[in-house]
Parts: sequence; structure tokens; C-alpha cells
Amino acid sequence: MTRLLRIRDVDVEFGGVKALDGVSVDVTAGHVHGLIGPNGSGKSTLMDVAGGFLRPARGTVELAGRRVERRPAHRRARDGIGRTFQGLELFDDLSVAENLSVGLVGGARPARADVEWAAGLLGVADELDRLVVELPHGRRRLVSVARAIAGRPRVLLLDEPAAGLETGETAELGRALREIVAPETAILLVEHDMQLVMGVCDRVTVLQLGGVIAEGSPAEIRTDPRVRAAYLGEG
Ligand SMILES: Nc1ncnc2c1ncn2[C@@H]1O[C@H](COP(=O)(O)OP(=O)(O)OP(=O)(O)O)[C@@H](O)[C@H]1O
Repeated sequence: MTRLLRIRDVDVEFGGVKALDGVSVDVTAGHVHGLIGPNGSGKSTLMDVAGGFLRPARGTVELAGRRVERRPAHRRARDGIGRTFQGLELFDDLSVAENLSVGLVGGARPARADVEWAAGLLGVADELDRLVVELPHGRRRLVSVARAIAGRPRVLLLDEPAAGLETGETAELGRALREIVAPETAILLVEHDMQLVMGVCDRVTVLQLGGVIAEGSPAEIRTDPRVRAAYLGEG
């Protein structure tokens, strides 16, 4: 099993507050790896460390065996890390095809065949010629995932890709994620939709107050007493 993304002993502090405290996560090729935890537990901070938007005060990030923790975000795209953003960051007045062709900042421009492959996988192939501004929110979110995969990344960081999706769209997204990872890609998924997380993930890491409290299969995570306690009162 190839470990495509290895995050080791990472610390991040914001003005004396430890947002991450000795966090390690391994993401294997062919796996969707979920990252869950209560609000403020450090999920977005860890995604920023993986994507190069934050340099950890301590710890290492390896992509396919290469140390990358000091490489900035635009170079990580070239290294093979794709990502989506909570705010989508699409060009609203360009078409879906143009957004996918532009790719991610710093990354290579995807070939037309890859644009069509990505759009087909996310169910937005019929909308390639429409302007992003004309699409409802859920379709835009699927376009943002399609843009992240059109560059054929080895590791894909997804930040709440199901937020605002309708049930049918979430199911479509789940199927697409399983197809994207097989067999050589790895996905790190931050998501509040527990049904999606438990349905598509091979492994799940649970953060609380900046530390890892559990790591395991969805079945193990569901029954872990520390996880149940962390989510008590959160539904
Ligand atoms: N830029 C920042 N400056 C100061 N504190 C920050 C900053 N970013 C995050 N934090 C703090 O770090 C901790 C972890 O935040 P983070 O956003 O990573 O959590 P999260 O698990 O992604 O939360 P949510 O589910 O609400 O998105 C929180 O205490 C947060 O207030």
C-alpha cells in the first residue's frame, strides 16, 4: 500500500493557541480518508498544512516520499496536490469548460480530454458551455470538484464538497469520489455530512481540540467511545 500523503507530528499555533498539536495522518493510494471533528477542532488548519497554505511550526508533510512542508501552495499543485475550497473560488463569468481548462493556480493546464473526463465524472458534462454564474449552488460545487480533478492530481484535498448539495447530487459525488481514487489517487475529505463520510471513506481520522482522538475504519469510528463523547450534543 503506497502512502501518498504522510503528515507527521504537525504543530500549528495561532497567537499562543495550539490549533494542531502533534497531529499525524497517513493517506494511502486508492483510499478516501475522512477528516472529521467538532467545530474548531483543526480540520481546515490541517488541510491548509497539506495544501501549502500554512507552514507548520513543527512536523513534516511528505507527498509520494518527498518532503514538501516548506513548499508554497502554488508549487504543491505542480507536485500533484489538487484541492477545493469552501468558497469555491470559481470564475463566475467564465464557462464551466473554461474554469476546468484554467485548472488550479500553479498547476498545469488540463487537456481537453481530461476536462471532459472530469465533467463527466461529476455529472456536469451537459453544462460545459454554460457560464458558472448561471448555475445553482450545488452544480457550482460539483464544478469546483471537477476542476480539482481535471489536473489529474495524485492527492486530492476536498473541503466540504457536499455542502449545499441536494441528496441526489451527494450520492453522485460519493460515486465519483470512489472512481477518482481507484487505484492510484488518494483523497483527504473534510465533510460534515456523516452519511457521506461513513459511506465512502476507507479510513477516518477524528480531531478534537487540535489532537487526533481516533483513527480507523468507519465501523470502528462509529463505535469508538471517545468519538461518541466528542459528538455528544452535536447530533
Ligand atoms: N487564522 C487564524 N487565526 C487565529 N486562530 C485561528 C485561525 N484559524 C483557525 N484558528 C483557530 O484554530 C482552531 C482550529 O480551527 P479550524 O478552522 O482548523 O477548525 P475546523 O475543525 O476546521 O472548524 P470548522 O468545522 O468550524 O470549520 C480554532 O480554535 C480556530 O479558532
